[in-house]
Amino acid sequence: MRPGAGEVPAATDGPGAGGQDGDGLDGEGAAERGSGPGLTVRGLTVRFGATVAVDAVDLDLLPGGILALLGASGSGKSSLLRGIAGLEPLAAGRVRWDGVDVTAVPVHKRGFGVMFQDGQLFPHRDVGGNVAYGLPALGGRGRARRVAELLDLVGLAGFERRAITSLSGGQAQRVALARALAPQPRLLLLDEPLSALDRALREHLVGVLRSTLRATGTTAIYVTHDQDEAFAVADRIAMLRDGAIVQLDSPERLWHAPADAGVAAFLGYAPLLGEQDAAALGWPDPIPPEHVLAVAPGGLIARPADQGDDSADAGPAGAILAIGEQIDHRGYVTVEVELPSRTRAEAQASHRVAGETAYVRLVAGRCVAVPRVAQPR
Ligand SMILES: Nc1ncnc2c1ncn2[C@@H]1O[C@H](COP(=O)(O)OP(=O)(O)OP(=O)(O)O)[C@@H](O)[C@H]1O
Repeated sequence: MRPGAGEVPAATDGPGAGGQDGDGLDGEGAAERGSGPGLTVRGLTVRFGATVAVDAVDLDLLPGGILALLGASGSGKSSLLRGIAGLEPLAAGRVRWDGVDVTAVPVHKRGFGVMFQDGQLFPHRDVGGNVAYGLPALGGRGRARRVAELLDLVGLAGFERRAITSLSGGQAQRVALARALAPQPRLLLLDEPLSALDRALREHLVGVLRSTLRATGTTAIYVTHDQDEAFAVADRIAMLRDGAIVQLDSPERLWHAPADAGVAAFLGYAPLLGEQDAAALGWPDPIPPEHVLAVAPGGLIARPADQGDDSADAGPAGAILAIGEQIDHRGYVTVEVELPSRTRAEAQASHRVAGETAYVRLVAGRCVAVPRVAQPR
């Protein structure tokens, strides 16, 4: 990450927050208190009829920062991105860049680039023609050199003369990325750019995206519902729920300190144990009121009941629990267990467990107490 890249906490209240109130939307307002360098969003609200898709969101992103918007389907990620881009009318709120209000500036004059799931390449132009489309007026040679540089950056050196129709889905998205980067947008907005691709390709291209954005120092907002993508690409992640940001943190902090049970569950923590189950599994600390114990993958483990307690060197004592279905995975088995509260959970085992019960215990370093529900910030 470049020095200084990242996001800063939103000011508690920004000028113009909470209303599009006709206060001189000429797009060239002077820098105002609470709006620093880079992107400042205050009170951004998007409505579709009675649906509030984005609910008064505040957001700051410093130049060079890469922010992922992560959340379940319908949480408002795309609407927030489109609102920032100017592609969706705002019911309220302000968008500023370097302190200058761009709320009323047309999309194509904001200096922002947008990349969508389907790339939206021009089929009648070749690869080079697509990438060159967004380049500012450069001489023929300069233009060709820049196209070559960009194609090299996304791993498609020499593809200039290829027809768009001859590209694979992954190649097409790489061309779309090169085209989006060509005009050097001051902010690149990416809306699920990899979601139409298969898993293996996504995993590869996430690396291409990450290195390309960092190598070019591009300031970016990346919408995804895929946790791995968000963690791999971004240096800050905003978790959205019901149109509001429930947590905005570094990937590491988001993982180690989810704001609440909903965030933890979305990130893959399971089960979320109440006091009774945690205590029955030997969890040594009290669970604070209105909290649950969120268990990360690999944090609940099962072994044959007759092999007994191995907790002396491994953490909390466990319990003998009834087991159900067992499913094989690469390198481990998930074993369905019945918790003392009668709810079911999945424990991990190194091998299939014989019999009707297993010895099940928690792994101390893989459990975290989180509030049941956090208030949106
Ligand atoms: N054009 C539209 N007309 C009406 N309602 C819409 C429109 N676009 C989005 N919505 C609604 O706004 C809310 C937020 O949708 P949005 O697409 O922003 O969520 P998302 O988090 O990006 O979801 P997904 O991951 O499924 O794309 C949802 O309730 C959705 O149904």
